[in-house]
Amino acid sequence: MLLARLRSVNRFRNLVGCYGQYYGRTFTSVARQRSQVTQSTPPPLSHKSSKMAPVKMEPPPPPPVTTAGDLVESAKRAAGRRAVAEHLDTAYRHIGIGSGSTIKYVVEAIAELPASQTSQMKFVPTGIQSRELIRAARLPLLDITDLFTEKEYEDAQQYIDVCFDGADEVDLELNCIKGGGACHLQEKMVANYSRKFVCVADYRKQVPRLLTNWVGVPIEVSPKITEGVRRGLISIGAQKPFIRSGLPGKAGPVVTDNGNHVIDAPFPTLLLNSEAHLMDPSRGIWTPDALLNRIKQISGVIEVGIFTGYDGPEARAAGANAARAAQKPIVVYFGMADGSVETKYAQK
Ligand SMILES: O=C[C@H](O)[C@H](O)[C@H](O)COP(=O)(O)O
Repeated sequence: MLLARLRSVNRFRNLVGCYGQYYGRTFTSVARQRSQVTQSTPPPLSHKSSKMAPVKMEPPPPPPVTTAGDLVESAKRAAGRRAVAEHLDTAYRHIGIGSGSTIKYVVEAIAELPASQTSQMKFVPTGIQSRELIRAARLPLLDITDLFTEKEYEDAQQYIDVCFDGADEVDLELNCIKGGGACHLQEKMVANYSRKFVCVADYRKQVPRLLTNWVGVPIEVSPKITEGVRRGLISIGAQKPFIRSGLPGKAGPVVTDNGNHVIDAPFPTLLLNSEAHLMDPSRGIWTPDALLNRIKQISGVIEVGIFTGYDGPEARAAGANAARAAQKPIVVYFGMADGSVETKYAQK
């Protein structure tokens, strides 16, 4: 039994490695990071007399290597593990599992829990990548479409007890940019049906305002009208929005899990929602709330990677009118470069 469990964890770790390499990034500061490599000098070979008995030489130990990439991975892992330890209640039955390179550490932590606990839960993925992570960890899988058939459907109901997900940027109000991996349509659906969204990220994602470092707002669009949407975005202040390329893996545009395209729309750094009085749409100066609503009015837009407005408890308190409005995390776990984890709650 224990052996089977260990094998399953190992199989999961192999899969995680493969996604880690696949997951393409457009995060500008990543390119700025330089590797910090510390190498120890191997000891000099001693000049021994040929008459001496041969000494059995042990190979020198490998030099310790610490790269910026290692720091980021450790930060992601620390954030994922803390979030699970503090937000996965054993009484929960439905757990949302988001997408990206950080979420794999959430699944890794869940996979280490006793099967007697996790077998009582169902894990709802936000796309193909997270579905495969759940499968590889041998956790019970439930597609979001099946969530409604196993429950008596009621629009305002938050069926998912908690969803864990990553983010590309998070501002002081916990508004997020998501969709760097083109999964934001299903991620928003899962957040909408969750009682609470717990975000996991590394220190590079923590910014005062959205679009500080991230290249643009990810927008999922119908392939029939991609160019029309791109022009619509320019008319509301986007600066050179571009259709996301599938290269190097695929020639032509990225195709999402839902068969659509993605446009990345750069805007001037967004305001906070509390700074709405500074908004100037004629110059492309927007709050997250206003920009999300404006982009959604463009015909052909399917979903926008701005997560703002209510969090789960706020949507619940607002009642039926706020049904499926939950988008924002209640808390973000930021893994830091020094190995610590910072938790951030929205400034209210
Ligand atoms: O579409 C992808 C998602 O929004 C991800 O959650 C987001 O891009 C963060 O990914 P990562 O954890 O790899 O930085």
